[in-house]
Amino acid sequence: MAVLPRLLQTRYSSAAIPPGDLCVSAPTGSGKTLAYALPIVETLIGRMVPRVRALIVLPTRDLAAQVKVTFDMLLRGTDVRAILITGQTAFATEQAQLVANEEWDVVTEENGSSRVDIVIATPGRLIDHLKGTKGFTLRHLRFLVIDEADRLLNQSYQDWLIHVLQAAEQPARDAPPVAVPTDLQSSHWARLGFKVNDLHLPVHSVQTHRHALSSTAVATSTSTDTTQLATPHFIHHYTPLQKLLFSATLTRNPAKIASLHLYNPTYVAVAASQDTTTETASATTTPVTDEARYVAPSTLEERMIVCDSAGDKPLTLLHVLYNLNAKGVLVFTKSVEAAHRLAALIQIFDRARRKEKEADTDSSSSSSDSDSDSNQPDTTPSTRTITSPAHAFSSDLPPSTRKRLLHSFQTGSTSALICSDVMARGMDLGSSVHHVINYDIPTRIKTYVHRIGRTARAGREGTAWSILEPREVRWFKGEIGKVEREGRKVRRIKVGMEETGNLVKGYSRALAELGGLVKGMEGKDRKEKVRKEVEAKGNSKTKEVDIESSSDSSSSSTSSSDDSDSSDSDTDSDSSATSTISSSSSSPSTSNPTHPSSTNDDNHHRDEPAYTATHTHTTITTPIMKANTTRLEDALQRVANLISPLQTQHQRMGAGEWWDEDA
Ligand SMILES: Nc1ncnc2c1ncn2[C@@H]1O[C@H](COP(=O)(O)OP(=O)(O)OP(=O)(O)O)[C@@H](O)[C@H]1O
Repeated sequence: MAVLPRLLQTRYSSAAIPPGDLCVSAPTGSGKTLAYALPIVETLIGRMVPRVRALIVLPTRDLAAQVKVTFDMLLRGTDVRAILITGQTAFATEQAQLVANEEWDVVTEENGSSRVDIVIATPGRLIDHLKGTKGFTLRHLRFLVIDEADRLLNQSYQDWLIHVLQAAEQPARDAPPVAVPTDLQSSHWARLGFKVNDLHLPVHSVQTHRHALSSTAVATSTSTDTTQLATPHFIHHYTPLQKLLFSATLTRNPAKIASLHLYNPTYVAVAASQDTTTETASATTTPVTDEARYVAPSTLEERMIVCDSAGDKPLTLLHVLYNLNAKGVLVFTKSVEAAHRLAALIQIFDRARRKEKEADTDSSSSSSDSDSDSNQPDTTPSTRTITSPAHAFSSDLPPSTRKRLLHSFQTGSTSALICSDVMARGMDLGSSVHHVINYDIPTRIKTYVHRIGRTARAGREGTAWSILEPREVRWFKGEIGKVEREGRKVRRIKVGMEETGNLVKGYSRALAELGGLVKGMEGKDRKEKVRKEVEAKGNSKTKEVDIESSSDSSSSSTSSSDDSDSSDSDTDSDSSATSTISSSSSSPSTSNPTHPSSTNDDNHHRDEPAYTATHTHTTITTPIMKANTTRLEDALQRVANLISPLQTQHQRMGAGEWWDEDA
């Protein structure tokens, strides 16, 4: 990673000129985590006293946990300590791990009493500790890393930043003064175009770098060698705070990063092949018009399938999963609810398919041996099944369930995860993701870039599919043109009745089961029961652990101690909008379908689907498909109505709690 040498270099740089801040935009899977983790660990090894010297802020708990694993690996065998504070552990436990239980005196009161060196946190829980944990201070911070910065700096969710900057900008009382030629600094800042104040410091960096003039400080020396100062005129030069911003889609808009008060920042943009890196000095002062560079991994193949109608999407997806035998698949939907419903459909379909296969086997084994076909190995695509059904993966699941699902996926026990956008950013599932499928296309190209970046990571190959409705094609083609892909093209794959016909029988059976399931629930405690039944049906035939229904004491304790961080688990772009597969009951759209963003309230519903229109089925290929689709949609809509508790969590959330990419 191109920024690694630069960060390691700043470790040895002169104290007189603090290292500038860095804004790094590099493709998904290019190793941004190690790019900041390695220099941080290198810098902190050999420290005398534990202090919180590095803070890494991430938008979701899953991501924070992932980064903690990386740090733990790098810190093995050292006495440098990292802690994860995301609210998955009781607050008091986190406090005990964060600060030492010492007798407080003036020094420890002001400088804290840290047990750790590196804090990896989600914003809400971090603020809780800043407000409520005595001895927890950011005065000694050397590195502030904001990973997935464009998301975290979202305008509607920036309160955390104000608190963090305030906490970090208080000078540490125990920091030794360092002799610094202030006139050197003065000319240095002037050269860089900064306005210099009475302290010979750039105005906006005074707080950022926590400089303060000592009582006798009047600097006179012009020497660049601070050790040769004959008369030590000191200014206190506390540990410089370096801010590091990372994302695959980092904004270049100065207005959006202004709140960070970046000091002498450099914008580093890394190309897909990593042999091209462009740097722009003073990212906050250079007028930059383009928002960001979006780069697809060089090892990614992108494909699109245009369905005749929205109603064809489930069969098209099943075609990719079963006929093309895709494994290691992340399927992205537009909401939590859509993910759970689609997973339920696939689970029931899979079960029906297995039954069908068993029945076929029984009948063929009882038939005459003279039937030559029965002796043939079963190689037809129609009878292949994925090794286990798909599972939903969303912020609606408790953290421990998500963890187990990830493990199940990474070990190959689960072939497909049907995800909300909680999975879209930053998640690194190693070599286990071979395909990413945009079942619902995202309404922003930035989300597309993050989704497809779950595969083809670290030089591995991968395929991204987008399943489109006809009216989405124009917008999609326009948007994907904004992604740099080094001359590669997005391939259009044709999928029609000829390809999906073999799935219709099992699909019908799944519909029948789903319909029966709903009927059987009528008159009872519908909501809870239907949800559990749908999940149980989907899971009962799998050989793996019963992931969905497992109890999770840690997560339940979390929820009570974690109110402030509830938004972290909902950094989904999920909304309560109806899904495509239940579109028959959705209300007509008044939007222009070629401009998905025009339907969005950008301030509050980042991924509010742009396509909430009624999906007419006049273009469905065959009558049987039409009938099946209508029945499916009716049945799923009824299930959707009954499992509405999934939505309540989101309905409770205020508008300001929604993540909002690029508002
Ligand atoms: N030098 C390297 N050689 C091989 N693999 C590497 C190297 N550096 C990082 N990796 C691996 O590449 C994968 C992706 O790294 P990482 O998660 O940091 O990507 P990222 O750039 O942060 O992507 P995203 O934008 O999706 O968050 C990880 O599995 C990591 O272990």
